This record gives sequence, C-alpha cells and structure tokens, in this order.
Amino acid sequence: MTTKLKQDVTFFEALKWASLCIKDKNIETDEVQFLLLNQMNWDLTTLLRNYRTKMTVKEREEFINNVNRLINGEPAQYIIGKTYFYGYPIKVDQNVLIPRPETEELVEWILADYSKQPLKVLDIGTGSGAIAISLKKQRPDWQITASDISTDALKVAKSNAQLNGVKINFVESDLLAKFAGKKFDVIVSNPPYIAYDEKRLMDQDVIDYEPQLALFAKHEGLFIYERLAKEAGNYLTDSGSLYLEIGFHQGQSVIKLLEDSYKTADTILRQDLAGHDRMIKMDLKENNNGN
Ligand SMILES: C[S@@+](CC[C@H](N)C(=O)[O-])C[C@H]1O[C@@H](n2cnc3c(N)ncnc32)[C@H](O)[C@@H]1O
Repeated sequence: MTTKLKQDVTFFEALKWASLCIKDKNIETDEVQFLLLNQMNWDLTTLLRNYRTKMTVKEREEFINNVNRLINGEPAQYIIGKTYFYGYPIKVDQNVLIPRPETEELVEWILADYSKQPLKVLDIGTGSGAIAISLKKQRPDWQITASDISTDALKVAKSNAQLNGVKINFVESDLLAKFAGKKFDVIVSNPPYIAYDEKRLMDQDVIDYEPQLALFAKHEGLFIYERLAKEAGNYLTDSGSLYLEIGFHQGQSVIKLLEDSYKTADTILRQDLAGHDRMIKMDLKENNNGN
C-alpha cells in the first residue's frame, strides 16, 4: 500500500513521495527517477530545472500508476516500454527479455575483434534485436541477419530496427532451421540458458514478467548450446567465429560441447565486468571437420 500523493504537487515532492513508497521494497531510487524521466521525456538537467514545477493532474496520475506497478514488481523498463542498450533506445514489452549490461560486453568483444571489414553476421535469438541493432549501428557495412523462434519477439525487434534507422534481415527460425546453405562470418547468440530447477533461486519479478522462452532451457540450461555445438559449424565460413553468452557456471560445459564437435577449433572463455564467466568465442579454423 502506498501513501497518498496530495493533489497540488511539484515534481520534487512527487519524487520524495515515491522514495518513501519504495522504502524497504528492494527498489532503487534510480528506478523511480528513470520512470519519471521517461514519462516526461526529460533528461536529468530538465528534471532538476523543473523540481519546483507543479505536475498536471494527468502527469500526477500517470506517475502514481507507474510507481504502483513498480511496487508490484513490474520492471521499470516494461512500465516505460523502453530501455537503452549500448547507448541505443530499445523498446521492450513482455514478449522480449530486457537486454542486460553483460550482453553489451559480448557486443564489445565482437566489435573489438573486427574493425572495418564487411562481414555477414547472424544473431540467433535476437529478442528485442539489441545485439543485432547495436552491431549494425557500430558497423553499418556489415550485413546483419537476426532470427528468433518467437513471432512476437521479432515484431518488437523489427520496430526497434526502425526506431534506430537500421536495416536488418529478420527471419523467424528455430535456431538454424531456416538457414540451409547460408554461411556467416560471425554467429552470435545469447540463448535461454537457465536450468528449470534454478527457478526457485531467481528473482520473482524476472519469473513473473520476462518471457519463459527467453530464460529457460532443458538439460540444466545447456540444451540450446548442445544444439548450436552440433549445428553452428555448418553455417560458419571456414574462418568464422561463434560468440555465445553463457550462465556464469556453464563455461567448462559449453567449451566441452564445442571442443567435442570441433576438434581443432580455438575456444576462449571470458569474464564479465563482475568477474563471472560470461561469454565464449569459438574460432573455427580451416579444414575443421566439424561433426
Ligand atoms: C536470453 S533471450 C536473448 C534476447 C536478446 N538477444 C538479448 O540478448 O537481449 C533468448 C532469445 O532466444 C529466443 N529463442 C529461444 N529458443 C529459441 C530457438 N529454439 N530458436 C531461436 N530463438 C530462440 C527467445 O525467444 C529469446 O528471444
């Protein structure tokens, strides 16, 4: 239950009220501010300049409603319908995972490995399109294809490509099923990798609001990696590379899957900024027999 917010209220008073409402609720003050900034379409400076401005009735009601949704556990990004990934605006709804900062580090890795040469890239399980869009924004010459098994996720991804003014080839596909005969220089994927029995350890808000299809995978979370380890090599050029995001405890298992399938490939395991194992790169070398 939130306390009531009086009628005639300034933006400063509204923020103060919201801070009291979220006290002891495991919600950061930043999230409330994020709600207000995005509701008003303001930057922080504009908010500071407007601290003493009175809110209109409509603004006040929308803010109260948004704060209540936040208190009920809905992620701020879904309430606002937007987040930022690699500095780019990305629309999100409950059909797509809210892209995480760790995934920006995977994008960073690919960008650091390839500078200007034109590449063909496939992003598998694109969700909101975050990885594909940021790669295309950073490397306009690259030919980027993005796929997902979810029709609804692809709709969001397409509208994000439009929002960011980039051209991406979107394909609805169960992993590589629709790519027969195609070859890519880079395949990247942040697939669902949480084991079903990890559910009980997870933040309830993630379970309640984010799409199950984006989160969970069979075989202790390894199912999609098992399939990619079998299939990806057939869709990579001879010197192509596969980049994967992984769960922090999956590094050795995923490397083994890849090395079992591609005997002469090089695999590198990398940590995220928090120091957790988070991503793997596999360089497929020429004359690799695959599986
Ligand atoms: C963890 S989310 C990643 C979304 C986005 N790439 C990101 O990093 O924010 C995984 C995505 O994989 C998609 N997915 C799940 N199973 C799939 C499959 N068999 N083939 C293709 N996409 C799949 C889900 O719909 C979801 O959008």
